Amino acid sequence: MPSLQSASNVKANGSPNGDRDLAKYGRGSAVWLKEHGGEDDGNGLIRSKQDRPLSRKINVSVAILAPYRLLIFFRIVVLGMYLAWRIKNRNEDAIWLWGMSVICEIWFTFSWLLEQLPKLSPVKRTAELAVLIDKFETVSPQNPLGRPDLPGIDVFITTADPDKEPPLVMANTVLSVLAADYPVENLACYLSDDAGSILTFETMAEVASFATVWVPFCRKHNIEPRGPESYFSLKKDPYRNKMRPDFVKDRRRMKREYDEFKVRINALLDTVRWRSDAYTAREESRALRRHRELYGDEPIERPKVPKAIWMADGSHWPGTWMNSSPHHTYSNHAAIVQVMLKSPSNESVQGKNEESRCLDLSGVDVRLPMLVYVAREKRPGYEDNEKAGAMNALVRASAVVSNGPFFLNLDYDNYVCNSRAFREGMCYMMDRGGERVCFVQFPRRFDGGDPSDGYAGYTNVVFEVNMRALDGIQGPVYLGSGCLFRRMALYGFDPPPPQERHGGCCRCCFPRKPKNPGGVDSDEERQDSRREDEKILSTYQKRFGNSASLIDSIPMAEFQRRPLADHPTVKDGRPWGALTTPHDPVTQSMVADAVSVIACSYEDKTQWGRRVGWIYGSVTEDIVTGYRMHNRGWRSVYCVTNGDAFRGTAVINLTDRLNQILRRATGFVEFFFSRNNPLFITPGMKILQRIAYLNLSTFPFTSLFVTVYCLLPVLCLFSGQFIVQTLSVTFLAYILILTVTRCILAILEIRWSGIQLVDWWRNEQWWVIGGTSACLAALFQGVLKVTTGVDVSSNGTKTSADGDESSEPHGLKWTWLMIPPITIMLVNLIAIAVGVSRTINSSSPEWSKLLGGLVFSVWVLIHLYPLAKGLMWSRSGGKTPTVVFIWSGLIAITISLLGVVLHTPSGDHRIGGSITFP
Ligand SMILES: O=c1ccn([C@@H]2O[C@H](COP(=O)(O)OP(=O)(O)O[C@H]3O[C@H](CO)[C@@H](O)[C@H](O)[C@H]3O)[C@@H](O)[C@H]2O)c(=O)[nH]1
Ligand SMILES: [Mn+2]
Repeated sequence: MPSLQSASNVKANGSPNGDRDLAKYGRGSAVWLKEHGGEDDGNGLIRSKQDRPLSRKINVSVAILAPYRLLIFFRIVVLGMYLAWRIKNRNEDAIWLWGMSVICEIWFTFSWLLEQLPKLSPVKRTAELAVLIDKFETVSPQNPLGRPDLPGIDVFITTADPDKEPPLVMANTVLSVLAADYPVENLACYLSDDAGSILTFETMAEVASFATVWVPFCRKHNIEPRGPESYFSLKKDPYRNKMRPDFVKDRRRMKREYDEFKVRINALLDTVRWRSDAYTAREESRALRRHRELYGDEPIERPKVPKAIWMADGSHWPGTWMNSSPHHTYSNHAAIVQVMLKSPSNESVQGKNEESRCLDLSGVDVRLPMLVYVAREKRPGYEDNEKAGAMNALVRASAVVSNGPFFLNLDYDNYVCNSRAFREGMCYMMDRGGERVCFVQFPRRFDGGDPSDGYAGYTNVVFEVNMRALDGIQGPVYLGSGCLFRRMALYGFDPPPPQERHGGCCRCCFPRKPKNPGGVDSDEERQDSRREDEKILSTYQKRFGNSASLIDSIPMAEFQRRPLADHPTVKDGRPWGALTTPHDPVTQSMVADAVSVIACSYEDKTQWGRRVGWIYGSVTEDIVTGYRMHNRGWRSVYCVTNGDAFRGTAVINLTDRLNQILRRATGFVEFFFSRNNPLFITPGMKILQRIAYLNLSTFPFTSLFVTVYCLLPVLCLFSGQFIVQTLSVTFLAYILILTVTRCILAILEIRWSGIQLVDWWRNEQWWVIGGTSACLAALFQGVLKVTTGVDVSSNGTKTSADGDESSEPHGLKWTWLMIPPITIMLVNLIAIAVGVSRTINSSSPEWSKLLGGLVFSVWVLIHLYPLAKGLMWSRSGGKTPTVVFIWSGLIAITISLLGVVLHTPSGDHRIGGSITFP
């Protein structure tokens, strides 16, 4: 009997609950256990509906993991022995060469350790969507109406500039969020427009109107993905699995609606200009009339009406104007909050067969989630803190409007590709033990990109290998977009203590016990509690600022984020149905509160950006923000959905790729030199997690050693020396073992992660290319910024979505970043030529050293191959190709000459047998 078998297995395995009464669990089943990868909650039996876990952890099979770990330890030992041997056996003929190479190798060993150790226990996870729906949205005795009892999610989208970030792309992102498959009444979408641009505002108004057909269409026909642009450009057959007879008609209709929508968006600039001109003309004629009334036809100068941007309701646009005017520029404009779609009712609203719209929506829920446009105030003299500042403004504005206990952030070009993604993320948050999860990061996937070669290999390794590895420790790092947060964690609160579930999150912050309904408080108690309340209020004001509604919203979010009290072990749970009550409608005073918390002076003398919210002061605010939460002891989860959750636009050419690495690496250097350096002792973080962060922050430093190491073969070939004195058997054996173990490790990694060999190899190559170009520049930039305060860092990463002509697959702008790797390539080529001709002319002992140098040089060149290919394949879009080449060539020749002059053995002036020096 399977049930008994499974039960006895569990007992034999020494489960803590092995001795429980079997009968009370209903039917046990071995099949269920097997299907579910052996992951259980400690008693290993089929659980009642409420007991089923919302997610499963799938450990990597022991057959892969055991040899993987063993090999890592073996390689560590061999590396130790190798380094000891290297230090002991100096190359007396060329001490400098030996010294440089040994120092580099010691650093590489160190950085390899930092990279490898966090990969010791990778995991994979899957979410149980069916269980989530069963538990929170299905009719049951506790939930008689079957209303969704899921906590609210606020989705934050940021956009900075409609010229660089096309409104149409942003519109698609917003539409995909509005159409996402999550209870509408618990979903809200906020768009932050840093430019305060009327174009973005009007686009949002168009979106709100188009969504009334697009979203029901998606629901009716189960459309996937739910961004119209990506849906209509799908390559696969749109009619697959579609059986409703009216689908063809509806789809055709929607396609037309969408095309018209696009045209309206494209025409917005003209519409706004035309409208503004009309209003301005009207104002002018009014002024003229007034002028006439006052002065008649006297020749007094007529009043000038400044050109303004007008909204459709006949008032001045408070944001940025196209013609520059004081108080209406990018960095100097008012705060704007506009609710574009108000929060929907709790009851489902069925659509009708509307003849006018030609779309039969009967039986389809036509409600839309709340949609809010937010432009934070910007004034000269106040730091805007870029994206981090925009995010914090959104956090506060949303707190006083919808106050979702969870929120998800997306870049303007990252749309929802899998409509169930929000629910999947929620599975991890609502799961048993999920109360210690601060965020759920989804992998960042991309449309487009360069299919032939792709710098994709590089990111695949990060998303498939590194992130999964971190998930087995304390959780993945936060990567800027596609991440579901717990509001309380972002507010800087500590996680609830592990295991013990009572007390709950932030006990220190919410110490008030629930009022005892029967008992009467004594005067003393009442006074005590009042004093305590005042104390809390004042700490809150120092931390979060002075808004009373913001502070009031915090306990609400704390309550709503709680797990359901469906099990005796859940001590701080919320009762069933607590989240099914209707929301308060959005009122004028709420909007006024929202405007006040996005004022530019709101953050003065508060902890925003330092302890609370997104952390300021880094070009890559994401890493630091995630780090701060891990440091407090929170854990995070990596959520890979079946079908990409979100997709962005890829970086498609070499220049953009290098600039992207530059930006990331600059952030890492800043991270290293900040007070958030992972070396500092903090008890909340696990040791391997700390090593992983240390690996990130020291990663740019590796570039110095990589660059030096890539020049070593050149020195070898010119001097006729090698990094070791002779190519002894011991040396060769070490190299062989180290290389072979490295390759086997890679193969095992490929096995447990599912990446391709080519991805791994690209990653290796980019380690060298990035190391000799962008990382090196980042290191200098970072050190410069830290030591002198001079900031030369670049702007955001360009992608194919950004409205820039040069972003095409083979488009290439020459940057100074390319000089070092091109130089390295050229000198190595020269060195190989020199080396080969020397080999032909040399006596036997020198011969083996030259051979060593040649192999070394070839090793460098094959790593730089994608760069060479990228250069050859590109159509140059820039002005200075020759300058970069001439510079690289000049440096290469100088290095070569220096090598020749300094290291030609005295007495033998022959180089390569042909050139001779006097
Ligand atoms: O002042 C600003 C600057 C940027 N953004 C928005 O921030 C997002 C990312 O900015 P972008 O300039 O496109 O930078 P990227 O280099 O593409 O961004 C990468 O790097 C950032 C910093 O590490 C991460 O936050 C991003 O998620 C990640 O995609 C975009 O939606 C922007 O609209 C603002 O809202 N305000
Ligand atoms: Mn971007």
